[in-house]
Parts: sequence; C-alpha cells; structure tokens
Amino acid sequence: MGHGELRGVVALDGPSGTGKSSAARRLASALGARYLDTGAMYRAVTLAVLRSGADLDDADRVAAVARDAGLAQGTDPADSTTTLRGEDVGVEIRGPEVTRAVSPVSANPAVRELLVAEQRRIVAHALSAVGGIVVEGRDIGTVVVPDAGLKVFLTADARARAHRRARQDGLESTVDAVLADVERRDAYDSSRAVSPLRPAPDAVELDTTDLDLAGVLAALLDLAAGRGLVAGPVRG
Ligand SMILES: Nc1ncnc2c1ncn2[C@@H]1O[C@H](COP(=O)(O)OP(=O)(O)OP(=O)(O)O)[C@@H](O)[C@H]1O
Ligand SMILES: Nc1ccn([C@H]2C[C@H](O)[C@@H](COP(=O)(O)O)O2)c(=O)n1
Repeated sequence: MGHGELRGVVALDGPSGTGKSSAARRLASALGARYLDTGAMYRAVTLAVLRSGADLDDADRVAAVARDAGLAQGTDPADSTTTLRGEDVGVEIRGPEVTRAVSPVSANPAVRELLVAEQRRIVAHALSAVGGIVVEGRDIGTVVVPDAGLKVFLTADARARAHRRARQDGLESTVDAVLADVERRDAYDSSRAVSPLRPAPDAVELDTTDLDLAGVLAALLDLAAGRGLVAGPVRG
C-alpha cells in the first residue's frame, strides 16, 4: 500500500544512536522523497582532516581541508553515497578513528558554515526536483531548515542506544564501552558553542526506547500526514 508523497522538509534531530538514519531513510523511501544524512558529511570532512595530518585543534587548517575536500553527498534513500573527490568513503567514515575525531571537527565554526550552506543547497535542489526531503542530524530544525514543515527530536535511553550500536557493530560484549562513547559524544555535541545539539522549540519529541523501527516509521508517517505534508494516498 502506498503512503503518498512527501511535500516539504522533515527534519530529524537527536543524539547518536536514537535511530535517526534508520528512520529517515525508511520515511524517505516510504514517501518517495530524498534523504540527507548530514552526519555523513561531517564524518567525511573528518576523514579528509585525518588523512591530511592536520592538527584537529588547528581551526584554520581544518577549515581549509574541509573547503578542499571535494565532498559530495548523495540523497537516494536506497543508496546514499558519500564521496571525497569521487572516492566512495561510505565505509571508512563509520570507523572508530573518524568517530573519535568527528566531534571536534564538527565544532569548528567554519566547517559548520561550509556544510550548512551545502546542506541548504541540497535541500533546495531536492525540493525542486522531487518535492520532498527528509534531513537528519543535530541542528536541522534549529539551523539548517528552521522552517521545516515537521521537526522531530528523537530520543532513547542511553543504554538502549548503546545496545543497538553494539549489536550493529557485532560487539555485544562491549556495551559499556559503546555506552561511554555514546555519552561522550552526546556531551560534546550538546555543549559546543556553535549549533549545539538541542530540540527546536517547535520540535515534536519522540522517545524510541520502546519502539521498534516499524513503530518509529508509523509514528513519523502519522506526524507528517497530520502536518499536511503528504500528498496522495495516506496509510490504511
Ligand atoms: N527503534 C529501534 N529499535 C531497534 N533498533 C534500532 C531502532 N532504531 C535504530 N536502531 C538500530 O540502532 C542502530 C543505530 O541506529 P541509527 O544509525 O539509525 O541511529 P542514528 O541516530 O542515526 O545514530 P548516529 O547519529 O550515531 O548516526 C542501528 O543498528 C539501527 O538498526
Ligand atoms: N547536523 C549534524 C550532524 C552531525 N553532526 C556531528 C555530531 C556527530 O557526533 C557527528 C557524526 O554524526 P552521526 O553520523 O553520528 O549522525 O557529526 C553535527 O554536528 N551536526
């Protein structure tokens, strides 16, 4: 059964491991929309910085590497590629080195300015090409698309998130280590000076701790339809 087509922007924000990527990808697929993973963009710039050998604390050098990285982010929910000068870096950007370094790189104001401009360009292009896009990250509802038709802030208990991530990585025995990493990244992302992670005042908070992915998708479809963002057949 078709769900109709998304008209406008759905912004999904929240801490790591709350299910933003999984939910955003599914929502975009269900509604024939594009999908933008902004975390992948910060990760790709971080990879470029690590490869360059730049000191993560050298803000000017980090910004210069970001500008010169040749980053391109795809928006196909079935295959959202991330490339640096044409090289597919989708696997490498999920590795532990990038995950360790991504918070300081994404706190760099010049990096944020560069990527937010590119994200807005991608959103505008998707809206004119297909009419709808689901964008996920940390500052989508607050900074990147403050006029998004629907803003959702996903949350989940930190231990549940650590279990999900550990299962994903095949590291069931190291939940405590994953939990420490999740909490470290949340604290860093929430306390940085520029665009800290926080819900937009008009965001709907959705706690996914006790929801499976089908439940999260159903809740998002209801919210989008309720905002009048879905054209054509609605669920049922
Ligand atoms: N509601 C859920 N129930 C069970 N597992 C889930 C749920 N949501 C997400 N997961 C699983 O948790 C892991 C993390 O999900 P996902 O990558 O979508 O989160 P995220 O918020 O995008 O994280 P990050 O910000 O770190 O990229 C994945 O393995 C995913 O399959
Ligand atoms: N809009 C965004 C998206 C991501 N980040 C930062 C914060 C995260 O720790 C990191 C990686 O994101 P993930 O792939 O885990 O979603 O990127 C950000 O600051 N703003």
